[in-house]
Amino acid sequence: MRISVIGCGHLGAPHAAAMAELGHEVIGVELNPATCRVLQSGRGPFFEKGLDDLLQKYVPTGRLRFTGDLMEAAEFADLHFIAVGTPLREDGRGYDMEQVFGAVSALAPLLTRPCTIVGKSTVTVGTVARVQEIIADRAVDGVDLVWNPEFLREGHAVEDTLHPDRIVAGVSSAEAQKAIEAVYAPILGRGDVELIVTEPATAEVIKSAANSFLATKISFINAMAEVCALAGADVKTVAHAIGVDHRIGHAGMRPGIGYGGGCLPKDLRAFTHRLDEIGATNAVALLQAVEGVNRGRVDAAVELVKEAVGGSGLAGVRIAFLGAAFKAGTSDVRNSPALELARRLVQAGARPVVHDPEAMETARRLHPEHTYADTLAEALDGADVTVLATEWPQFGEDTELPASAARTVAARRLVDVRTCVDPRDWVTAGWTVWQLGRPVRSPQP
Ligand SMILES: NC(=O)C1=CN([C@@H]2O[C@H](COP(=O)(O)OP(=O)(O)OC[C@H]3O[C@@H](n4cnc5c(N)ncnc54)[C@H](O)[C@@H]3O)[C@@H](O)[C@H]2O)C=CC1
Ligand SMILES: O=C(O)[C@H]1O[C@H](OP(=O)(O)OP(=O)(O)OC[C@H]2O[C@@H](n3ccc(=O)[nH]c3=O)[C@H](O)[C@@H]2O)[C@H](O)[C@@H](O)[C@@H]1O
Repeated sequence: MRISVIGCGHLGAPHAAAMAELGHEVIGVELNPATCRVLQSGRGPFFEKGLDDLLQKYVPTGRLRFTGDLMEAAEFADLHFIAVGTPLREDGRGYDMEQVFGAVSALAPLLTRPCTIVGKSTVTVGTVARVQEIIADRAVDGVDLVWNPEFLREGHAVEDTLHPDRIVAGVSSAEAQKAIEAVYAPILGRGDVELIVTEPATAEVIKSAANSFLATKISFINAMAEVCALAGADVKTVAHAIGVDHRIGHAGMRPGIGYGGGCLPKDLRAFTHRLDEIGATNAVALLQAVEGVNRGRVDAAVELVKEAVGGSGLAGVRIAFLGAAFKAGTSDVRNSPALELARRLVQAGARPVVHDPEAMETARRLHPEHTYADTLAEALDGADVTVLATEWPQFGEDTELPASAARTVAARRLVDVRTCVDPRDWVTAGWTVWQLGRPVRSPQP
């Protein structure tokens, strides 16, 4: 099929590349000229596993191309994915829908033949009806609308798009359903992915409910980390033991400094606001509690760093601060709990020096207020305490790191606020390890 992907950010760029991999001819439309130029050169505008490989495979052949010109896409494609951003409004009261309504309003009058518009952006309940009105007002007859929310995780964007757990399509006509079946035919043909066809309102709620559940699971285990810290118990063992029950599971149960990123925080906030508007009081109370637990995690992390440093407080304390990305596998620092922790430590008088394997450029650009080190060695050099703030395998799984880092730090104190290292590796190299919700581990005297 000939398709367009309008908006080529963290969702749209991998989606466009994955659609080319499925065999479609794809045109990506991106308003930001710098992002568009990078994509045209066959590179990803951010770090995302597998994205550069697909861009290098398909951009030179012309199967995948990028433009800033919406008209080119309108003329070329029979199906248009809308993958533009839905940031939180400045006052926090729901999404700023300007990009979605703007993209559809601009596209609709350019369409000269029947085609399908497929919304992928995460939107609030009631949006599809408004998009439908824009299409009815501005487009020729025969333009169908489908809402097809996306469930990919950053860091796994390509893999999740090509191998989704399910495909959800909110449709209002048989033609729209046919179009969605055609575009995803190579995936659906494998027979192991369920296509869930529903009316648009249900598709909208499915997406918000999925992110709300994921956030709830993280806040639940983080609340248990608080319990464990007070009870002298070990949250990692608790998470493992309860997760063995298949009704609970182990995925999405890693305790830490809470969820961040470009999606869960804003989606929870926007959904809660909308639920409040429509009077879903129990759901509002539940999601407010989830957010409340999440907010408290950075406070808990600051206290743990203070505990590690001992009585004299954080003033002047040199911190090797490992991690800037909101999670491992991405260069994205939007709502990064790691950088929020760094900010709070600076506020308390400490001197964190931040290093991240992939997010240095984005972090420096968006948060120039921090001190950065280009290399891990530079960050560790002379540190009074080491804080592991993003769960990169380079930090958490490198079994050589405890011994090599031990040689350059001023004191062997590790505060792992992502609960991702095996403390035994570090204790053997002479470190004392603090983790949220776990007993402190020190070398035997
Ligand atoms: N980032 C993720 O992992 C996922 C994001 N989503 C949802 O997807 C949507 C997009 O999110 P991200 O990609 O993270 O945002 P983003 O901000 O990274 O990307 C949005 C892109 O759209 C471009 N854009 C805006 N208006 C445009 C227009 N009229 N024409 C062409 N380009 C335009 C912007 O320049 C930007 O590059 C949001 O609703 C988000 O909640 C859903 C699932 C996963
Ligand atoms: O709607 C979206 O945009 C996407 O939001 C999340 O994906 P993503 O933001 O990429 O990140 P996650 O892997 O869910 O992690 C979110 C945050 O929670 C944290 N987290 C995650 C898992 C966990 O067990 N513990 C934990 O603290 C991560 O470090 C990160 O800060 C969802 O997982 C995707 O399904 C969804 O499509």
